Amino acid sequence: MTSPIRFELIKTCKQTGARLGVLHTPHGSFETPMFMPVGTLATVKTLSPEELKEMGAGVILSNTYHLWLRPGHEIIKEAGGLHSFMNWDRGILTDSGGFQVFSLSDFRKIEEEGVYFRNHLNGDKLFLSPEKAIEIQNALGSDIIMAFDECPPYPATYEYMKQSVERTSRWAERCLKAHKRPDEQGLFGIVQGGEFEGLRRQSAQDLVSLDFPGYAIGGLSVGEPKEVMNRVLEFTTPLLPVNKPRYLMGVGSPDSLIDGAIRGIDMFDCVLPTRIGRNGTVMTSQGRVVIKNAQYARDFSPLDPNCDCYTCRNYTRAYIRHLIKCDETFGIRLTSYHNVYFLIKLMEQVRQAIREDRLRDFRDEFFERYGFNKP
Ligand SMILES: Nc1cc(N)c2c(=O)[nH][nH]c(=O)c2c1
Ligand SMILES: [Zn+2]
Repeated sequence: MTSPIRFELIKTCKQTGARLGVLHTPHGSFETPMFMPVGTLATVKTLSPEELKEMGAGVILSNTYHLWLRPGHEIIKEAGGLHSFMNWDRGILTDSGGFQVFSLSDFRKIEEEGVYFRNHLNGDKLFLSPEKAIEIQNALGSDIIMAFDECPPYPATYEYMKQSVERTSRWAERCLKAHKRPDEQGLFGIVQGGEFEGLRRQSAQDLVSLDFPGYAIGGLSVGEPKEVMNRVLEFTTPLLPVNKPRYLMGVGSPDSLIDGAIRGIDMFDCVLPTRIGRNGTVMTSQGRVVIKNAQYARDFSPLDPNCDCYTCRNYTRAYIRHLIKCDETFGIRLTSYHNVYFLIKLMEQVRQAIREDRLRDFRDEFFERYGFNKP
Protein backbone atom coordinates (compact mmCIF):
# COMPACT_ATOMS: atom_id res chain seq x y z
CA MET A 1 0.00 0.00 0.00
CA THR A 2 1.38 3.46 -0.83
CA SER A 3 1.74 5.62 2.26
CA PRO A 4 0.54 9.25 2.13
CA ILE A 5 3.49 10.09 4.39
CA ARG A 6 7.02 9.95 2.99
CA PHE A 7 10.26 10.94 4.72
CA GLU A 8 13.09 12.21 2.51
CA LEU A 9 16.51 12.15 4.19
CA ILE A 10 18.50 15.11 2.83
CA LYS A 11 21.71 14.83 4.85
CA THR A 12 23.21 13.80 8.18
CA CYS A 13 25.24 16.23 10.29
CA LYS A 14 28.87 15.10 10.30
CA GLN A 15 29.39 16.51 13.80
CA THR A 16 26.42 14.82 15.53
CA GLY A 17 24.50 12.40 13.32
CA ALA A 18 21.42 14.67 13.39
CA ARG A 19 19.21 14.40 10.28
CA LEU A 20 18.01 17.07 7.87
CA GLY A 21 14.93 15.83 6.07
CA VAL A 22 11.61 16.63 4.40
CA LEU A 23 8.31 15.21 5.61
CA HIS A 24 5.94 14.84 2.64
CA THR A 25 2.25 14.83 3.59
CA PRO A 26 -1.07 15.19 1.68
CA HIS A 27 -1.14 18.79 2.94
CA GLY A 28 2.37 19.84 2.00
CA SER A 29 6.04 19.06 2.49
CA PHE A 30 7.89 20.38 5.52
CA GLU A 31 11.55 20.39 6.57
CA THR A 32 12.71 18.43 9.57
CA PRO A 33 13.70 18.54 12.39
CA MET A 34 10.43 20.37 13.02
CA PHE A 35 8.49 21.65 15.99
CA MET A 36 4.72 21.05 15.86
CA PRO A 37 2.60 23.55 17.83
CA VAL A 38 -0.20 21.89 19.81
CA GLY A 39 -3.81 22.81 19.05
CA THR A 40 -5.55 20.58 21.61
CA LEU A 41 -9.15 21.57 20.83
CA ALA A 42 -8.62 22.45 17.15
CA THR A 43 -6.90 25.72 17.91
CA VAL A 44 -3.36 26.63 18.92
CA LYS A 45 -4.56 28.71 21.84
CA THR A 46 -4.92 32.45 21.01
CA LEU A 47 -3.22 32.15 17.58
CA SER A 48 -4.88 32.22 14.14
CA PRO A 49 -3.97 29.89 11.25
CA GLU A 50 -2.63 32.93 9.39
CA GLU A 51 -0.31 33.79 12.29
CA LEU A 52 0.90 30.18 12.47
CA LYS A 53 1.61 30.20 8.73
CA GLU A 54 3.48 33.52 8.85
CA MET A 55 5.80 32.13 11.52
CA GLY A 56 6.44 28.99 9.46
CA ALA A 57 4.41 26.28 11.22
CA GLY A 58 3.94 23.29 8.93
CA VAL A 59 2.32 20.51 10.97
CA ILE A 60 0.17 21.15 14.04
CA LEU A 61 -1.13 18.64 16.57
CA SER A 62 -4.66 18.11 17.86
CA ASN A 63 -5.86 15.76 20.60
CA THR A 64 -8.22 12.94 19.68
CA TYR A 65 -9.53 12.50 23.25
CA HIS A 66 -10.48 16.15 23.65
CA LEU A 67 -12.11 16.42 20.20
CA TRP A 68 -14.00 13.15 20.80
CA LEU A 69 -15.55 14.72 23.89
CA ARG A 70 -16.04 18.20 22.42
CA PRO A 71 -17.48 18.78 19.81
CA GLY A 72 -17.43 15.07 18.86
CA HIS A 73 -15.72 13.51 15.85
CA GLU A 74 -19.01 13.12 13.97
CA ILE A 75 -19.53 16.89 13.86
CA ILE A 76 -15.97 17.41 12.61
CA LYS A 77 -16.52 14.73 9.97
CA GLU A 78 -19.72 16.49 8.86
CA ALA A 79 -17.68 19.72 8.60
CA GLY A 80 -15.46 17.97 6.06
CA GLY A 81 -12.75 16.97 8.52
CA LEU A 82 -10.43 18.79 10.90
CA HIS A 83 -8.60 20.80 8.20
CA SER A 84 -11.86 22.31 7.01
CA PHE A 85 -13.32 22.65 10.51
CA MET A 86 -10.36 24.72 11.78
CA ASN A 87 -9.40 26.34 8.46
CA TRP A 88 -5.89 24.86 8.45
CA ASP A 89 -4.65 23.62 5.06
CA ARG A 90 -1.20 22.43 6.12
CA GLY A 91 -0.32 19.27 8.08
CA ILE A 92 -2.25 17.91 11.04
CA LEU A 93 -1.18 15.12 13.39
CA THR A 94 -3.61 13.69 15.93
CA ASP A 95 -2.57 11.64 18.91
CA SER A 96 -4.58 8.54 19.82
CA GLY A 97 -6.19 9.69 23.05
CA GLY A 98 -4.40 7.08 25.11
CA PHE A 99 -2.11 9.58 26.77
CA GLN A 100 -4.96 11.83 27.91
CA VAL A 101 -6.78 8.82 29.35
CA PHE A 102 -3.72 8.11 31.48
CA SER A 103 -2.97 11.74 32.33
CA LEU A 104 -6.46 13.18 32.85
CA SER A 105 -8.57 10.41 34.30
CA ASP A 106 -8.01 9.37 37.93
CA PHE A 107 -10.13 6.26 37.42
CA ARG A 108 -9.10 3.88 34.71
CA LYS A 109 -9.10 0.13 34.15
CA ILE A 110 -6.81 -1.29 31.50
CA GLU A 111 -8.06 -4.48 29.86
CA GLU A 112 -6.86 -6.31 26.76
CA GLU A 113 -9.78 -4.91 24.77
CA GLY A 114 -9.14 -1.33 25.81
CA VAL A 115 -9.31 1.19 28.66
CA TYR A 116 -12.31 1.99 30.86
CA PHE A 117 -12.12 5.46 32.43
CA ARG A 118 -14.17 8.53 33.30
CA ASN A 119 -14.81 11.65 31.24
CA HIS A 120 -12.67 14.30 32.95
CA LEU A 121 -15.38 16.91 32.33
CA ASN A 122 -18.48 15.21 33.78
CA GLY A 123 -17.39 11.90 35.26
CA ASP A 124 -19.29 9.77 32.73
CA LYS A 125 -17.89 6.29 32.15
CA LEU A 126 -16.02 5.97 28.85
CA PHE A 127 -14.25 3.22 26.93
CA LEU A 128 -11.44 3.70 24.44
CA SER A 129 -9.91 0.91 22.38
CA PRO A 130 -7.47 0.66 19.47
CA GLU A 131 -10.45 0.36 17.12
CA LYS A 132 -12.26 3.38 18.61
CA ALA A 133 -9.13 5.53 18.60
CA ILE A 134 -8.60 4.79 14.91
CA GLU A 135 -12.30 5.31 14.07
CA ILE A 136 -12.17 8.79 15.64
CA GLN A 137 -8.94 9.72 13.85
CA ASN A 138 -10.28 8.41 10.53
CA ALA A 139 -13.27 10.74 11.03
CA LEU A 140 -11.01 13.70 11.88
CA GLY A 141 -9.06 13.19 8.65
CA SER A 142 -5.65 14.19 10.05
CA ASP A 143 -2.62 13.50 7.85
CA ILE A 144 -0.80 11.54 10.57
CA ILE A 145 -2.65 9.41 13.12
CA MET A 146 -1.19 7.63 16.12
CA ALA A 147 -1.63 4.07 17.30
CA PHE A 148 -3.46 3.55 20.60
CA ASP A 149 -0.88 2.81 23.24
CA GLU A 150 -0.30 2.78 26.96
CA CYS A 151 2.09 5.41 28.26
CA PRO A 152 3.05 3.90 31.65
CA PRO A 153 3.86 6.25 34.53
CA TYR A 154 7.47 7.07 35.37
CA PRO A 155 9.01 5.20 37.04
CA ALA A 156 7.49 1.79 36.37
CA THR A 157 8.77 -1.66 37.30
CA TYR A 158 10.36 -3.84 34.63
CA GLU A 159 7.59 -6.42 35.07
CA TYR A 160 4.84 -3.84 34.59
CA MET A 161 6.62 -2.26 31.63
CA LYS A 162 7.14 -5.64 29.93
CA GLN A 163 3.46 -6.58 29.98
CA SER A 164 2.54 -3.03 28.94
CA VAL A 165 4.90 -3.10 25.94
CA GLU A 166 3.55 -6.47 24.81
CA ARG A 167 -0.04 -5.19 25.05
CA THR A 168 0.85 -1.96 23.19
CA SER A 169 2.35 -4.08 20.40
CA ARG A 170 -0.86 -6.15 20.17
CA TRP A 171 -2.88 -2.92 20.16
CA ALA A 172 -0.68 -1.56 17.34
CA GLU A 173 -1.57 -4.56 15.19
CA ARG A 174 -5.27 -3.99 15.91
CA CYS A 175 -4.88 -0.34 14.92
CA LEU A 176 -3.43 -1.33 11.54
CA LYS A 177 -6.39 -3.67 10.95
CA ALA A 178 -8.92 -1.02 12.02
CA HIS A 179 -7.43 1.77 9.88
CA LYS A 180 -9.95 2.50 7.10
CA ARG A 181 -7.96 5.23 5.24
CA PRO A 182 -4.33 4.01 5.01
CA ASP A 183 -3.74 5.72 1.65
CA GLU A 184 -4.88 9.12 2.99
CA GLN A 185 -3.66 9.06 6.60
CA GLY A 186 -0.29 7.74 7.75
CA LEU A 187 -0.50 5.63 10.91
CA PHE A 188 2.55 5.86 13.20
CA GLY A 189 3.44 3.19 15.75
CA ILE A 190 4.58 4.32 19.22
CA VAL A 191 7.65 2.72 20.76
CA GLN A 192 7.36 2.19 24.50
CA GLY A 193 9.54 0.41 27.06
CA GLY A 194 10.44 3.13 29.57
CA GLU A 195 14.12 3.28 30.47
CA PHE A 196 14.68 -0.46 29.82
CA GLU A 197 16.86 -1.00 26.76
CA GLY A 198 15.69 -4.56 26.23
CA LEU A 199 12.04 -3.54 26.29
CA ARG A 200 12.64 -0.59 23.95
CA ARG A 201 14.34 -3.07 21.60
CA GLN A 202 11.38 -5.48 21.87
CA SER A 203 8.86 -2.69 21.27
CA ALA A 204 10.79 -1.30 18.28
CA GLN A 205 11.22 -4.75 16.72
CA ASP A 206 7.50 -5.52 17.12
CA LEU A 207 6.48 -2.24 15.48
CA VAL A 208 9.12 -2.20 12.72
CA SER A 209 7.98 -5.69 11.71
CA LEU A 210 4.53 -4.15 11.09
CA ASP A 211 6.08 -1.61 8.66
CA PHE A 212 4.46 1.65 9.82
CA PRO A 213 5.10 4.78 7.70
CA GLY A 214 6.58 6.48 10.77
CA TYR A 215 7.45 5.85 14.41
CA ALA A 216 6.96 7.82 17.60
CA ILE A 217 8.97 7.41 20.75
CA GLY A 218 6.54 7.55 23.65
CA GLY A 219 6.87 7.19 27.36
CA LEU A 220 9.23 10.14 27.65
CA SER A 221 8.70 13.67 28.92
CA VAL A 222 6.71 12.06 31.72
CA GLY A 223 8.81 13.32 34.63
CA GLU A 224 12.07 11.51 33.99
CA PRO A 225 15.39 13.40 34.31
CA LYS A 226 16.79 14.83 31.05
CA GLU A 227 19.73 12.42 31.28
CA VAL A 228 17.30 9.47 31.26
CA MET A 229 15.51 10.86 28.19
CA ASN A 230 18.79 11.36 26.36
CA ARG A 231 20.04 7.88 27.25
CA VAL A 232 16.78 6.25 26.11
CA LEU A 233 16.97 8.15 22.82
CA GLU A 234 20.58 7.08 22.29
CA PHE A 235 19.67 3.40 22.33
CA THR A 236 16.20 3.68 20.79
CA THR A 237 16.51 5.83 17.64
CA PRO A 238 19.11 3.50 16.05
CA LEU A 239 16.50 0.71 16.25
CA LEU A 240 14.22 2.61 13.87
CA PRO A 241 14.41 2.66 10.05
CA VAL A 242 16.57 5.55 8.74
CA ASN A 243 14.08 6.24 5.94
CA LYS A 244 11.07 6.75 8.21
CA PRO A 245 10.27 9.82 10.35
CA ARG A 246 10.94 9.66 14.08
CA TYR A 247 8.62 11.64 16.37
CA LEU A 248 9.43 12.33 20.03
CA MET A 249 6.08 12.90 21.75
CA GLY A 250 5.50 15.72 24.21
CA VAL A 251 8.91 17.39 23.85
CA GLY A 252 9.60 20.18 24.55
CA SER A 253 11.93 22.75 25.91
CA PRO A 254 14.68 24.35 23.77
CA ASP A 255 17.44 22.16 25.23
CA SER A 256 15.41 18.96 24.74
CA LEU A 257 14.64 19.87 21.13
CA ILE A 258 18.33 20.38 20.35
CA ASP A 259 19.42 17.26 22.24
CA GLY A 260 16.62 15.23 20.62
CA ALA A 261 17.66 16.35 17.12
CA ILE A 262 21.27 15.41 17.90
CA ARG A 263 19.99 11.92 18.79
CA GLY A 264 18.14 11.49 15.50
CA ILE A 265 14.65 12.86 16.18
CA ASP A 266 12.81 14.53 13.28
CA MET A 267 9.50 15.71 14.83
CA PHE A 268 8.58 17.26 18.18
CA ASP A 269 5.39 18.56 19.78
CA CYS A 270 4.74 20.25 23.10
CA VAL A 271 2.18 22.49 24.79
CA LEU A 272 5.03 24.36 26.52
CA PRO A 273 5.14 27.56 24.40
CA THR A 274 1.45 28.40 24.71
CA ARG A 275 1.09 26.96 28.23
CA ILE A 276 3.90 29.02 29.79
CA GLY A 277 2.92 31.96 27.55
CA ARG A 278 -0.49 32.03 29.25
CA ASN A 279 1.16 32.62 32.60
CA GLY A 280 3.48 35.27 31.24
CA THR A 281 6.69 33.28 30.88
CA VAL A 282 8.60 33.63 27.64
CA MET A 283 11.61 31.85 26.12
CA THR A 284 14.28 34.23 24.86
CA SER A 285 17.80 33.84 23.43
CA GLN A 286 19.11 34.78 26.88
CA GLY A 287 16.93 32.34 28.79
CA ARG A 288 13.45 32.45 30.30
CA VAL A 289 11.83 35.79 31.22
CA VAL A 290 8.94 35.92 33.71
CA ILE A 291 7.38 39.12 32.46
CA LYS A 292 5.28 39.79 35.57
CA ASN A 293 8.44 40.47 37.57
CA ALA A 294 8.62 44.09 38.80
CA GLN A 295 12.01 44.52 37.15
CA TYR A 296 10.25 44.80 33.76
CA ALA A 297 7.79 47.56 34.80
CA ARG A 298 9.93 50.23 33.08
CA ASP A 299 11.74 47.98 30.64
CA PHE A 300 10.94 49.42 27.20
CA SER A 301 12.99 46.84 25.31
CA PRO A 302 11.46 43.90 23.38
CA LEU A 303 10.91 40.50 25.01
CA ASP A 304 13.95 39.28 23.10
CA PRO A 305 16.31 41.77 21.41
CA ASN A 306 17.41 38.99 19.04
CA CYS A 307 13.87 38.09 17.92
CA ASP A 308 12.16 39.57 14.85
CA CYS A 309 8.65 38.29 15.57
CA TYR A 310 5.55 40.52 15.50
CA THR A 311 5.56 40.77 19.29
CA CYS A 312 9.22 41.76 19.55
CA ARG A 313 9.05 44.23 16.66
CA ASN A 314 6.07 46.14 18.05
CA TYR A 315 5.76 45.87 21.83
CA THR A 316 7.89 46.30 24.94
CA ARG A 317 8.35 44.21 28.05
CA ALA A 318 6.72 46.98 30.11
CA TYR A 319 3.60 46.99 27.93
CA ILE A 320 3.29 43.19 27.85
CA ARG A 321 3.87 43.02 31.62
CA HIS A 322 1.04 45.56 32.04
CA LEU A 323 -1.33 43.47 29.87
CA ILE A 324 -0.49 40.23 31.69
CA LYS A 325 -0.88 41.86 35.13
CA CYS A 326 -4.29 43.19 34.03
CA ASP A 327 -5.37 39.82 32.56
CA GLU A 328 -5.76 41.47 29.16
CA THR A 329 -6.17 38.72 26.52
CA PHE A 330 -3.92 40.56 24.11
CA GLY A 331 -1.06 39.97 26.56
CA ILE A 332 -1.18 36.18 26.33
CA ARG A 333 -1.62 36.44 22.58
CA LEU A 334 1.67 38.34 22.37
CA THR A 335 3.55 35.95 24.67
CA SER A 336 2.11 32.86 22.95
CA TYR A 337 2.96 34.24 19.51
CA HIS A 338 6.55 34.90 20.57
CA ASN A 339 7.02 31.51 22.26
CA VAL A 340 5.72 29.47 19.32
CA TYR A 341 7.76 31.62 16.93
CA PHE A 342 10.84 31.08 19.13
CA LEU A 343 10.65 27.28 18.92
CA ILE A 344 9.83 27.24 15.21
CA LYS A 345 12.81 29.54 14.52
CA LEU A 346 15.00 27.47 16.85
CA MET A 347 14.34 24.46 14.62
CA GLU A 348 15.26 26.57 11.57
CA GLN A 349 18.59 27.31 13.27
CA VAL A 350 19.01 23.59 14.08
CA ARG A 351 18.40 22.68 10.42
CA GLN A 352 20.93 25.30 9.28
CA ALA A 353 23.49 23.94 11.76
CA ILE A 354 22.92 20.45 10.34
CA ARG A 355 23.50 21.80 6.81
CA GLU A 356 26.80 23.28 8.03
CA ASP A 357 27.76 20.13 10.03
CA ARG A 358 28.05 22.16 13.25
CA LEU A 359 25.06 21.22 15.42
CA ARG A 360 27.30 20.40 18.41
CA ASP A 361 28.87 23.86 18.20
CA PHE A 362 25.41 25.42 17.87
CA ARG A 363 24.25 23.46 20.93
CA ASP A 364 27.17 24.68 23.02
CA GLU A 365 26.68 28.31 21.94
CA PHE A 366 22.92 28.17 22.54
CA PHE A 367 23.27 26.46 25.94
CA GLU A 368 25.85 29.05 27.00
CA ARG A 369 23.60 32.00 26.03
CA TYR A 370 20.40 30.44 27.37
CA GLY A 371 22.00 29.41 30.65
CA PHE A 372 21.63 25.62 30.31
CA ASN A 373 24.34 23.46 31.84
CA LYS A 374 26.54 22.07 29.11
CA PRO A 375 27.48 18.41 29.83
N1 LIG B 1 4.97 12.60 26.57
C1 LIG B 1 4.01 11.94 25.82
C2 LIG B 1 3.04 12.69 25.18
C3 LIG B 1 2.07 12.05 24.45
N2 LIG B 1 1.09 12.83 23.83
C4 LIG B 1 2.05 10.66 24.32
C5 LIG B 1 1.04 9.93 23.57
O1 LIG B 1 0.11 10.52 22.98
N3 LIG B 1 1.09 8.59 23.51
N4 LIG B 1 2.03 7.89 24.12
C6 LIG B 1 3.01 8.49 24.83
O2 LIG B 1 3.88 7.78 25.38
C7 LIG B 1 3.03 9.91 24.96
C8 LIG B 1 4.02 10.56 25.70
ZN1 LIG C 1 9.70 37.50 19.59
